[in-house]
Amino acid sequence: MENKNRFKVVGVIGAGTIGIGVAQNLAQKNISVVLLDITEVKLKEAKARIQQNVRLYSIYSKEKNKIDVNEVLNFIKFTTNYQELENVDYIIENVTENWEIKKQVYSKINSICTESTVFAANTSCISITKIAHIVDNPERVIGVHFMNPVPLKDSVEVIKGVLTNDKTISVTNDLLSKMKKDSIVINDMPGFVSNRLMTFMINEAAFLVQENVASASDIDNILKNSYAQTMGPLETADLIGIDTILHSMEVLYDSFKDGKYRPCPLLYKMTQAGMLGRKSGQGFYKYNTNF
Ligand SMILES: NC(=O)c1ccc[n+]([C@@H]2O[C@H](COP(=O)([O-])OP(=O)(O)OC[C@H]3O[C@@H](n4cnc5c(N)ncnc54)[C@H](O)[C@@H]3O)[C@@H](O)[C@H]2O)c1
Repeated sequence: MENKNRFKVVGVIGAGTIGIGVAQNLAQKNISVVLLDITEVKLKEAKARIQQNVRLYSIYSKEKNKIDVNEVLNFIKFTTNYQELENVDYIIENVTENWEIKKQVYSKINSICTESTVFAANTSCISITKIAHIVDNPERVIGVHFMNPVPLKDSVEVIKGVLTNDKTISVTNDLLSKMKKDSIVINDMPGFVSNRLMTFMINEAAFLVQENVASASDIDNILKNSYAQTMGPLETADLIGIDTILHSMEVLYDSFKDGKYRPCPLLYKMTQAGMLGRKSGQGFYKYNTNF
């Protein structure tokens, strides 16, 4: 299929923190989306969050035109049925950062989708080459590492697996450009560039809290005031999700077998307590969860 004919419908798997941002961004650019998650409860929550986020986007984005929430939602089909992905020609997978879960999802879409469907993994740390190994035609698997909140971030880290072919890269760049994103194409290595650096810094900041060296807000303020960062590492951790940061550190630790990637025990404690950051209302900071 010619690139210009693609993207009538894009499948987005996983309607969590990042999946809803990807679906919103596509829908705002008039691309139809099939947004899939495992329960109706998750989908209901995703719809409410997208409604709220479109309103926030209208306030914070540089775009002049007002965006109609209902028009955006009309581009999104919410479903728990994998069979709905049968006819999409591009899939962006955003399920939990857990190898066993991802493995099952790729086996499933491999059996449902056509041979030419591109599979883009939005993972924080898992190797794209390892994911590609699960499916037939591994050359159509690529990494697209979006940043949160997706509609407000200008660039996407695109990861070329060992077998990813040029056509897959070109189709991906084409889709990202329709989403008004700049692609930065890099080679595959667990954690890529952004998470190898960012997750590592967040983990070290969590150690500083655990060791009672400084409070979360003091750590964030030192980074913001001294290094001109707009967000501190622990605010960023809350935005990404504490469980996702923990899973990412575990992937780095397992992949490199290097003690410098040891996950901070405080991240385990917070995850076990359900203190997952913004999405649960409490992380290193407290949030209002009404939406
Ligand atoms: N949060 C971020 O800022 C961020 C940024 C870039 C990439 N990522 C990556 O994106 C992926 C998702 O992260 P997240 O933060 O959105 O996590 P999340 O926990 O907020 O959402 C994950 C979603 O996947 C769903 N899910 C689980 N198993 C599924 C299945 N079998 N089929 C369909 N849906 C399923 C869950 O119900 C949940 O809604 C991870 O791989 C993460 O590393 C996250």
